[in-house]
Amino acid sequence: MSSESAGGSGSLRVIRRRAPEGARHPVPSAPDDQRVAVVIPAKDEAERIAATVRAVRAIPHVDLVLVVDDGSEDDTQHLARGAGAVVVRHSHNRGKASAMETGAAVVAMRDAETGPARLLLFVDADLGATAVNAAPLVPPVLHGKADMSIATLPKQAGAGGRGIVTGLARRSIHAATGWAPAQPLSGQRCLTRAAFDAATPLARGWGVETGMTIDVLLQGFAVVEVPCDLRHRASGSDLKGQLHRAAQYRDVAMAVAARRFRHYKQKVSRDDPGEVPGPSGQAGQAEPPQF
Ligand SMILES: O=c1ccn([C@@H]2O[C@H](COP(=O)(O)OP(=O)(O)O[C@H]3O[C@H](CO)[C@@H](O)[C@H](O)[C@H]3O)[C@@H](O)[C@H]2O)c(=O)[nH]1
Ligand SMILES: O=C(O)[C@H](O)COP(=O)(O)O
Repeated sequence: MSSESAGGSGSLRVIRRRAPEGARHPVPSAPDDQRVAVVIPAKDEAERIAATVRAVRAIPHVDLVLVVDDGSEDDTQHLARGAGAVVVRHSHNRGKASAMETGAAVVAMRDAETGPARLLLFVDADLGATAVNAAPLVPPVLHGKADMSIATLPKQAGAGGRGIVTGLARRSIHAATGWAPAQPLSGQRCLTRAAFDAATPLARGWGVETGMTIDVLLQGFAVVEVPCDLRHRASGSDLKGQLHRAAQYRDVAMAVAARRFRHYKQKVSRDDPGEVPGPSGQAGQAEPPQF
């Protein structure tokens, strides 16, 4: 595990695990040509989606705003389209991670055949006008200082959590990678296509951010947390909020368990390469995860 300062991004700390042999990730060669697609997973977000779409359209380098309507029962899709987004829709609700996968797949279809794939900027639908403040996530990735940037948000009005889910996610990421993020659940993230692919298939539902951070770091990509002045609809301490946290806890735990199991299988294959050959015949070269 090492860290460096992200040039052009103040004193941000870039986290990079020692990369597995052969895993060197090239930086974009021509930042001026690099375009960014904003992907917004949205379930019943009629109240805020138009403001969010309008705000992200103002972020430099963004040439595509894609809303994935995840089976909403309200007017989310029409409001998003009216605000200038491209909209695709799940006919029924599949969860946030699935909406992100759909969004990334649609962006890939629209990427130019030649030239760099767009950077993916994932933004929640409930940020409203503050969504423009996700802009600082782009430069560290655009300039190759990091492969994934994650927003850290200021304290949110009305937030009623006790840090239980956040603590589970942070401890689990730390156990797997040696790095403890300040806000492990933050879904506002900018990634290169290569970093996104490293995290696919995504962990389900609310486990997506925890799984993504572990997967990306374990494959030698660099990550940075960037403070962004974003406001979202925080979960309160009422029954609805606590039920939501129970679902988040379940999904984070499942994402971590799946990665532990994968690590166990890789360890078995490393210990006995004759039995289960590694993918490239170079088993044992990667730094083993710690969990
Ligand atoms: O089935 C769903 C549920 C939600 N969403 C969208 O996902 C985003 C995040 O949902 P939200 O209800 O705002 O969740 P929070 O608990 O506020 O989310 C925090 O925690 C999540 C991880 O548990 C992260 O994904 C979020 O980025 C982070 O803000 C929003 O755009 C939703 O519309 C879907 O696309 N499908
Ligand atoms: O309210 C929150 O921040 C999330 O729902 C996570 O809950 P937590 O407070 O248990 O980490």
